[in-house]
Amino acid sequence: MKGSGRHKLDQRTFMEQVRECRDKGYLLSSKKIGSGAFSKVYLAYATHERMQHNPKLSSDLRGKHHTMSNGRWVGVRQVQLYETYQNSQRSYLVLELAARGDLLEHINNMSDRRCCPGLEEEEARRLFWQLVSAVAHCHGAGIVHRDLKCENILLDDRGFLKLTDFGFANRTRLKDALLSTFCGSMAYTAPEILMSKKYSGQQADLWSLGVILYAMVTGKLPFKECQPRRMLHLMRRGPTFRLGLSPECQDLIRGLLQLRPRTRLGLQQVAVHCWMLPAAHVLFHTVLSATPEKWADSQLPASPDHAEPSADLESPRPILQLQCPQRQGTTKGRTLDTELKPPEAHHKREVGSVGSGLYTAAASAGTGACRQLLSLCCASAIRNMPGHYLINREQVGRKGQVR
Ligand SMILES: Nc1ncnc2c1ncn2[C@@H]1O[C@H](COP(=O)(O)OP(=O)(O)OP(=O)(O)O)[C@@H](O)[C@H]1O
Repeated sequence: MKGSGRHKLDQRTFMEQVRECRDKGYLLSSKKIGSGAFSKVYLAYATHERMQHNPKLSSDLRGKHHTMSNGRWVGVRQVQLYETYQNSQRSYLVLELAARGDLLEHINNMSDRRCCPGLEEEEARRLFWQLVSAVAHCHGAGIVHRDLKCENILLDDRGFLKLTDFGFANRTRLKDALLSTFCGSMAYTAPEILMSKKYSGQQADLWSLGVILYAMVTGKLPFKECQPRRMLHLMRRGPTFRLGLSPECQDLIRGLLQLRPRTRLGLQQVAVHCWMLPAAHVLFHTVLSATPEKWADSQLPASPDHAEPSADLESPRPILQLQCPQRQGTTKGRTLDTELKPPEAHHKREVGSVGSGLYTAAASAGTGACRQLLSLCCASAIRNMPGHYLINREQVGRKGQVR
């Protein structure tokens, strides 16, 4: 289809979506927050009528604060799913807004700000600690994620981490049950899965944690190849580190990126690893001595770039509207995604106006049901601006470079 034809179609599709959302009580904005292989993600607002029908949504939007219950951080775990609806064309998921976007984007932003790839170790530690506790929570409940990657880790308005996209998650009754489905994104995939062996979902998640930590502190992916065989070759050689990275951090990453699943560090060992201990210390003291708000304010850097839109209590409250066109086939067995996705012209965080032409990436049509309740669609934050580090969805740093 030619450019102008596609443009008109996209506009029409978007207007349909606006109507469909309005009928359900949500005002869809043109602000596209992200997109993935199977979805487009937009900012949306809940009307008063909608909030009256959904007390949970209403109370969350009114008091968007993290609270503690029984000494555990609420909100560290996963993005709240409020509602799903669908028609013959497409499916929608209404999710809590993670106002600071995904971890990939955060690493990019911080790399820009610091003029140095990756996060400072201290910040990486704090985030990684949250991630480890989120994954521990899932594993403790018998759930393995199987698609842990920077794009599936979101940050809320206070910098708290949220785990999303449980599309490949699996519930295993037996701790040591072995799985065989290929899942996830190649750059984060454990070697045993690439070798098509039966694998433990928990141990595969641990490998992905190692990749994510490496990405956090170096701004790159440890292994990047399009072909599984070459990828395995790199994995056997092991990760290489930038100068200046602390030996403790290197040790932790190596402990997670062990080829043999059984020799990988377990979550308990990660939690008491010497690189992690300062985070545990901070958490322990803040749990004992501070309110969550106080802790959040004092520990987390303000991020003016991602300030949540303000709205008084009587106005419609911003939430996230997720559109999830049908996945082809089942939610399992996603095909290997080794190709680099072409970067979008810009990572669109601007607000366009209806008909302005910003809707070219509106949700594509599809039929069928959305994914299971916790399988939140996830997409990447791809930026390609001169002078910015480009960390692509499948690779952090291309061909060993940061941009
Ligand atoms: N609740 C949210 N709050 C803020 N941003 C979000 C939220 N959910 C998703 N996003 C953004 O949209 C992107 C795409 O969402 P998502 O990963 O669910 O799509 P997907 O189609 O499942 O992606 P994938 O290609 O991994 O299958 C995320 O990487 C993130 O940048």
